[in-house]
Amino acid sequence: MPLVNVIRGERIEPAPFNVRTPYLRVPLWLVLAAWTAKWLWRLFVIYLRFWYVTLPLTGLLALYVRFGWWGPGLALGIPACGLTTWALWHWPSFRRWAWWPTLARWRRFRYRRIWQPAMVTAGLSVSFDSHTILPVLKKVRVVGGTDELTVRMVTGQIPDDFARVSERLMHTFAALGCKVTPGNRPDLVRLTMRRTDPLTTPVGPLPVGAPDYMALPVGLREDGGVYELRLHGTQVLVVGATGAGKGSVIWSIVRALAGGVFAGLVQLWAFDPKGGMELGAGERLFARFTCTDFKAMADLLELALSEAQGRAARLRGHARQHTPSVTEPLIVIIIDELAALTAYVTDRQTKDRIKAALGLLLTQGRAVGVHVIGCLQDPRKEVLPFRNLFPTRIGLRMAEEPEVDLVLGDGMRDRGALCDRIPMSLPGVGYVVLDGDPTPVRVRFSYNTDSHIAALADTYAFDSARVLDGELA
Ligand SMILES: Nc1ncnc2c1ncn2[C@@H]1O[C@H](COP(=O)(O)OP(=O)(O)OP(=O)(O)O)[C@@H](O)[C@H]1O
Repeated sequence: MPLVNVIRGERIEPAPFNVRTPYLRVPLWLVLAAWTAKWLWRLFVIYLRFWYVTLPLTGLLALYVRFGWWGPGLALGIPACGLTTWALWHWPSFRRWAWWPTLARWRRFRYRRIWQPAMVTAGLSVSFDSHTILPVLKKVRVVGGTDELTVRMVTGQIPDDFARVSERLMHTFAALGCKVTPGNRPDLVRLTMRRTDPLTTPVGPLPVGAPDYMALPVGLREDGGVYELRLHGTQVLVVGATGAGKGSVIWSIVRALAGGVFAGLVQLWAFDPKGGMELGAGERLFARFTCTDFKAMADLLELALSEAQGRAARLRGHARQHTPSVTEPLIVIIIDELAALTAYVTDRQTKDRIKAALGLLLTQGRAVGVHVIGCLQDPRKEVLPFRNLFPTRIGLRMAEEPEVDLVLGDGMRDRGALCDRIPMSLPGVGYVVLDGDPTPVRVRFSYNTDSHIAALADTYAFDSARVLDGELA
C-alpha cells in the first residue's frame, strides 16, 4: 500500500448555489460534425505552424497533380543544381547565406528537444509559485564550427549562473566547448558551443613584418582569426605545465618582433636559466643572452631597471608613453623559467636582488618601453610573488583546476578557460583574455621548428653590442 496518495487535479470548493443544468439530447451526427470540425481546425493550425514544411509539400503535390513526376522532379532538381553551382562557385557566400542558416534550423530543433531536461539538470530552471520556469532558447546561429545560442534568462538569473555550469552544458549538448558571454540585452545570455576544433593541427610560423606593438600576430584563435598579442604598455606572463608549449609562445613573440630587431627598434634580452636549452638556438637574435650565471642575470635586470628609470626621468613632463626608436629601442626581456630566478636560486643575496629589480621593472617598465615576458610552470604565490604585476596572462595546459583562476583571474575557468582539460596532445594551445572581452578565448600559438628558428636568426640577427654572460656594457 502506498504511504502517500498523490491525486492530481484542481480541488473545487463547494459553491454557495447549486444549479442543475437541463438535460439535452444531442444527435450523433452533431457530435461527429463537432469532432470533425475540431480536428480539421487542429490540422489547419499545424499546417500554418509548420508552414516551412507544409507549403513546399503542397506546391510539390500541386505540380505532381498538374504535370506528373516531371513537375516535382524539375521543381527540386533546378534549385538543387543552382545551389550546387553556387556552393562550387563561391563557397564562403553559400556557407554564410545558405548552409549555416539551414544547419542552424536543424540544430535549433535538436537543442529544443533536450532543452527542458538540460536546464533542469543544470540547475537553471526556477520553481516559482509551484511552476517550473525555464530559460527560453530564443535563437540558434551557426558560425564556422560553433553554435551561438541566444537565451533569455529567467528573471533573477545572471550570465554567471550559466557560466558556472558551462562544463555541464558542454557535455549535455555534446559540444567540445561551451563559452558563456552576456547577450546584447541585459536579459539575454549567449552560449557559444564549439562543435569542431580548428586548433587540432599545429599552426606554422607566421610571416615576419614590421612589428605592430599593439597587435603582434602570434597564433590562431579558435574562431579562425589571427590572435594578436598586445605588448604595448603591458607585461606578459605565460603559465603552462612542462611540455605545454611555453617555448612556442616565446618563439612566436620573437618571430613577430624579429623585423623590429633587424631594424634596431627592438632589443631582445634573453634569460634562459635552463642552461640555454630553449633560447640558445636563436642566440643571434638577442641583444643580450644569459643562461648560466644567476649573478649575471641579477646584473642584467638591474641594468634594465636603471635604463627604465633613466627613460622615465627623460620622458617626465614630455610624454606619458615611450615610442621605440633606434636610439632608444623597445627592450623586451624574455625569461624562460621565472621560477628559477625567483624561487630556486640558492644564493639569498642574488635572489633578493633579482626579486627587487624584477618587481620594480614590472611596475615601472611598461610606460617606458621595457617589457617582461616571463614563463612559469607553477603559478603559486610562493613561486612568483608578483604574479599580479603582469597585466597580460596566457594560460596553457595546467596541472590543476585552481591554477586557472590564479593565472587568468577569478571566475575565468567557469567562463570557459579549461586549461586543466587541454590534452597533452595539443601543445601550444591555451586561453587568453582579450581587451574588451570578459571571456577567455582559446588560441594556438604558432610553432617554430629548430630550422625555422635558425633561419630566423640568420635573417634577422642582432649584430651590434651583443653581450654574453657576465660582460655588461
Ligand atoms: N604550438 C605548438 N604546436 C605544435 N607543437 C608544439 C607547439 N609548442 C610545442 N610543441 C611541441 O611540444 C613540445 C614541448 O614544447 P615546449 O618545449 O615548448 O614546452 P614547454 O612548455 O616549454 O616545456 P618545458 O617547461 O618542459 O620546457 C615541443 O618539442 C614540440 O614538439
